[in-house]
Amino acid sequence: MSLSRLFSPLSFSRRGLCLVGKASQRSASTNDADNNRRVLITGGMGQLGTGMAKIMRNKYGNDNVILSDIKKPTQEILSQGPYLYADVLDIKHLNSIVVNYGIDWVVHFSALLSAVGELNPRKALEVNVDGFHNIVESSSFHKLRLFSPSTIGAFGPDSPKVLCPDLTIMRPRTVYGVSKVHMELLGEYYSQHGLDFRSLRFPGVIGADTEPGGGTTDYAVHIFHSVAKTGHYSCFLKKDTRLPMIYIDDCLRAAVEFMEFPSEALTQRTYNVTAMSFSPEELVEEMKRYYPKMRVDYEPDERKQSIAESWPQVLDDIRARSDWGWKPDYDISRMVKVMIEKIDPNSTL
Ligand SMILES: NC(=O)C1=CN([C@@H]2O[C@H](COP(=O)(O)OP(=O)(O)OC[C@H]3O[C@@H](n4cnc5c(N)ncnc54)[C@H](O)[C@@H]3O)[C@@H](O)[C@H]2O)C=CC1
Ligand SMILES: CC(=O)[C@H](N)C(=O)O
Repeated sequence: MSLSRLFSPLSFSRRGLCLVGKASQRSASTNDADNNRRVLITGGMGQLGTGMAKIMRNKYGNDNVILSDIKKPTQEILSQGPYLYADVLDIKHLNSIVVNYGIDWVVHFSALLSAVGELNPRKALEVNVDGFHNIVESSSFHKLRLFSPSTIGAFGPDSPKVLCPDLTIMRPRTVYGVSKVHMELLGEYYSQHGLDFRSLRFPGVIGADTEPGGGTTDYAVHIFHSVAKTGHYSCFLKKDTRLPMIYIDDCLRAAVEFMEFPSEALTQRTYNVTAMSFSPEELVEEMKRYYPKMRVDYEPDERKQSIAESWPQVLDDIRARSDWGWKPDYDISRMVKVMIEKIDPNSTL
């Protein structure tokens, strides 16, 4: 065990294997080194961070997963495990966390998403590009495994709309997309020089628990909350705007399974993953099984609509499926059912 572990500010806890679903079957094959793993999650107060911390703490032990952000956590989050203030723009502080806490893996979630990034491109470049430079440099220097998600937003209007493959024309039109292509390429560059860098291009993530952070796909979360409260939703995309989507449990499971997969068995460093594709009107059709009287107006926001129209409608994730066994559990009807059960448990079919 390294000195940094022995003198770490956290007491080291060995976990029992608390295993869930398919990911757990894989983790049964994890070795002792895996059991000693310590993970830092950046941007942990966002849509994906707290869910990821929950899954990883179940697998690797509470104290071995450190959630961080620049935001003040709720009491509930503080009570769940270690939490640190960490600004990804401060490389010295990042390095001190890695050393003092004996970090082996970084899950880098800090980012400004597509819609909010267009409102403040300078800030988006700072967090998404400068922040990633710090993360990749620190991860490389300390020989960590780095997972940093990419997005369908890395594609652009010249990419194939249907069955968009891993390797194709990118040329995104948003600062978010540009920063993510930069992230993918720089991570792959560092991986040629020894860094264990991994990235998944996620579609829009749909989850009930946390407010999404300002993306173009956020309508597919907002609609559930709004209809449960008022029976009505005003959608910022046109009704036929089809986009790839994934339920949050599938998204986080994909990330953990991919991170745990042996490095030498991966044939590439960045993979598409997807679970379903639908338009707002197709989502409404599915939701009407639960809310037959729900009403939806379409008031497209020009900026968000043009972002959505620049993205692929359907991703091809065949390589993730064949290389490391990716398979989603949730299609649109299962996703809608579970979202409504969580957000509006009193609704009836
Ligand atoms: N949620 C989605 O639909 C998708 C997300 N992704 C990617 O997954 C990752 C996580 O996304 P979300 O959780 O949805 O994002 P989010 O916007 O909900 O959360 C991002 C977090 O980053 C934090 N942050 C901002 N500036 C920071 C800084 N200087 N230092 C440290 N933290 C900072 C924010 O406080 C926020 O809590 C991002 O890289 C995003 O691009 C990719 C595709 C889809
Ligand atoms: C697909 C994403 O990356 C995100 N949800 C966004 O809409 O910006």
